[in-house]
Amino acid sequence: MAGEPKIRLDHVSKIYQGAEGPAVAELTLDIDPGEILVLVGPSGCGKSTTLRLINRMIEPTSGRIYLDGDDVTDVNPDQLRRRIGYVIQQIGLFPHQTIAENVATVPKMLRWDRKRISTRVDELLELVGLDPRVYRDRYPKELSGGQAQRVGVARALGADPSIMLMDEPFGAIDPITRESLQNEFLRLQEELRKTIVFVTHDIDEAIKMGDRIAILGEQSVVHQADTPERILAYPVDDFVRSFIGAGTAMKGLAFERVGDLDLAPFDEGRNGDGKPVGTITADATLFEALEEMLRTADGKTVVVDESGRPAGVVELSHLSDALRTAQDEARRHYDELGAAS
Ligand SMILES: Nc1ncnc2c1ncn2[C@@H]1O[C@H](COP(=O)(O)OP(=O)(O)OP(=O)(O)O)[C@@H](O)[C@H]1O
Repeated sequence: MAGEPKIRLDHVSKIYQGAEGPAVAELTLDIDPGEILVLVGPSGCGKSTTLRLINRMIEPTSGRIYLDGDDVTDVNPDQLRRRIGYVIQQIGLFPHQTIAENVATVPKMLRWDRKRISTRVDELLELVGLDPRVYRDRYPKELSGGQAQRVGVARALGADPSIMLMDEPFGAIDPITRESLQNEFLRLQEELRKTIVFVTHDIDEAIKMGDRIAILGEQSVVHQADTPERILAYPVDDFVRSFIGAGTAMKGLAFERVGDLDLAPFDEGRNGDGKPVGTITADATLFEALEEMLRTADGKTVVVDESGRPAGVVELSHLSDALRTAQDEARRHYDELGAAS
């Protein structure tokens, strides 16, 4: 991608005291402004260490770290952390402080005046979907897990940092709340356009949240860093293939929209048995189209416009063609990369 990366890790290594080998070995990775880069990999591969190297909660043993092109490897870590929001799994809210006090942590450190802090706290609580009048004066123990996690996000956004580091932020939340927090967060990100480094060990979460995903092996070795579409279409090695697991073709269909297809003409909305076939709209994904075909046991589904009028038909062959096109594109991309290196 053109332009300067927001974050650059340049041959960064970390060897913990007394450890036999490095937890992170010679990691080089660029993170672009405004993207969500997900670090995903097996337990113990060095994801959290990598994240904490970025805001220097952990000091690198060697290598350089750049933010906006500036070498920050030796900058005072306190100053650095005010520019970088940090959200962790168990939130780490201060139990004896109210929600408002928790959210005000960084603005207080920056010595903002009282009025400005109070306005900012209300704004942040609104932003994460919590009514300040209800939640401001509560204590963390008076919140559900999902609400506490929202407060964690609000606190990390305190002084409007341009970078957010998120370490399994939705990891300890039940699956339903987790899904709605993921969706809310993606909506928020549309507005905020922060540069986000997001750690998870869950490949499905990575596919959903990431503009790009870096699949890490032992010692944070990058096996593949690319868009979810490309990783699904073209895993570069056996490690990536086994990590992303079964169902890659199906998962890949979630990235294509029915509206982008050259639809077959609509003749009649019935299958061979005379039963009506299912319908979807043009903004549906190919995954949803497939689901509809399976649900109604048809090899096709009718696309309808807003007034319910048929606009064309999606057939199974559209799905396999779309997958093949994605695979061809990814293969060409990696061939070109290989030729260039
Ligand atoms: N403070 C520490 N001191 C010594 N070794 C550590 C320390 N923190 C982590 N490690 C080791 O470094 C390696 C990487 O740990 P890290 O927590 O970064 O992995 P991870 O990929 O985030 O794991 P998980 O998904 O299980 O949280 C592990 O072998 C771990 O035991």
